[in-house]
Amino acid sequence: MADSRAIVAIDQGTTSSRAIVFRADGSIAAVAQREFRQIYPASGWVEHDPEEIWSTTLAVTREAIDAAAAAGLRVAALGITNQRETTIVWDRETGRAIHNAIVWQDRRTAGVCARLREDGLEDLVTDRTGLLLDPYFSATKAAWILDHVDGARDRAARGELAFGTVDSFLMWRLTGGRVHVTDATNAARTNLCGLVSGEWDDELLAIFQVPPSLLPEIRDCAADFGETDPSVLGHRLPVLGIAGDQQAAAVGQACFRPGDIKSTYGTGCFVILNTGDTPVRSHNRLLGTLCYRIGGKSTYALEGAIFVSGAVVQWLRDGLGVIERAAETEHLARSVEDTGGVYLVPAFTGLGAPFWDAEARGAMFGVTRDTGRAHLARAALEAVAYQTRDLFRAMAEDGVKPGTLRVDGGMAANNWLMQFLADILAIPVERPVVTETTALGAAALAALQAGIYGSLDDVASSWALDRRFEPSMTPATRRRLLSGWDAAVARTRIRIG
Ligand SMILES: Nc1ncnc2c1ncn2[C@@H]1O[C@H](COP(=O)(O)OP(=O)(O)O)[C@@H](O)[C@H]1O
Ligand SMILES: O=P(O)(O)OC[C@H](O)CO
Repeated sequence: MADSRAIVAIDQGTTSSRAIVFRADGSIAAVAQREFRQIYPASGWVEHDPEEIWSTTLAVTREAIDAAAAAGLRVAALGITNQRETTIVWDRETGRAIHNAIVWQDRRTAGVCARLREDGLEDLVTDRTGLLLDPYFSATKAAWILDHVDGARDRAARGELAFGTVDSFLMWRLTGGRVHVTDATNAARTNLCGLVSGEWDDELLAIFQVPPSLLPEIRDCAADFGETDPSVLGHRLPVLGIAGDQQAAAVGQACFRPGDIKSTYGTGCFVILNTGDTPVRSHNRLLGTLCYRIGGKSTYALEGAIFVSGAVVQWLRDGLGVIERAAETEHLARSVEDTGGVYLVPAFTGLGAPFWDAEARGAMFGVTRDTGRAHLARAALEAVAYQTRDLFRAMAEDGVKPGTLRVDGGMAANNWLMQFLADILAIPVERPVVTETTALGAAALAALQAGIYGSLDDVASSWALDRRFEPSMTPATRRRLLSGWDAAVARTRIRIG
């Protein structure tokens, strides 16, 4: 008889909240999705309304649970995966946030990071966390909220406030304010947690001025996180898996052996390389981080984070209005032979790895009277591949040369881009049948804890290839395109004004 157990994975992403029902065999039974507002209060600032994060998450989770029931499935557990680093501080009494969520892309704390760097603290932070001193991570965002909301520091001192990344906030709401937890992968993105210790670090808390009273408890990625309150979803459901979305995607892509690598193309682009049971210190400004922690055992990763990939396509759609749907970019890119010499460097909120230039802003080069929207669309897609190559170059300088790359995320559907990516990286690019790998990873962690999966090998054996893109560009063309890109990035980093 078919197994009727299902896992609902909540995927709370940067632009939308999704809930996906997975059958016990890893196949998808239903998907629910709601977009929510992006708030840009100033240049380089990005916020979300925590109530919108919650209301969209609640709506899609209820929809998914109903869809599971309609399909004759019994939801055995929930898994949660989320946009990482995004920071929320809320009132423990009311559960209401005291400020909008400060999103991972937000650069408002660049000045604080620069001062800490001048104080010579970067090495300590990197040694302890594997990360860099950059506004990307949660610590300076949390301190900013405490310093800019009236009375927040006093309330924090009285133990009235809680801090969390989005997983933690959702757990608080799902459990009716009973449970304040996070998982090891989300904690590893705060700049407050020791990468090897897996615990909040007193010295880092003092450096970033984040009071310990604010912090959630850290658990493994597959663990008993707590049960949902019946008033929230109508059922008591155990949450058995949590991981940050890029780490969950690495699990969903079955990157379980050292050297396995995936790249996820959503709003940003994140490359994660499994480095096994030892953390690797990058000499090229990549991040040392967790891949996952299961049964108390940490598996580490090297990560490259690019802030803008799908967001450049959103900008073409919503900012410039030159396309109506993201998928149009594929046809547009194919409709021209090349970009006509146009390079678009989408440093909308600075540049992430390997440059970590918080002050850089986007630029376009080589525009002529003949430049049309097809050239623009193609240049936008090309930029995504070039930025991935910048990460691969940094990895190569760290002594890592991957043989193939597994891809996923919304943009992985773009066949033209995936072929160009293979051409620019000069390695094959593999796209799996299930590109909802982020949700799949969260579901797999929950299934492991629920005993539905015996081990992560069950994920590896159900990973199936949809399409493999083989590199076919001549080395001379690749070199020419890349030297144009390198020049464009260098010019983007020159300050104007
Ligand atoms: N066919 C496509 N071609 C290019 N970009 C696409 C395509 N489909 C989706 N996108 C882009 O991918 C992003 C959505 O991916 P998704 O993985 O859902 O992102 P997130 O989890 O960050 O919200 C959007 O920025 C969208 O513009
Ligand atoms: O929401 P995504 O998929 O763009 O992922 C966001 C990342 O977790 C930020 O570090």
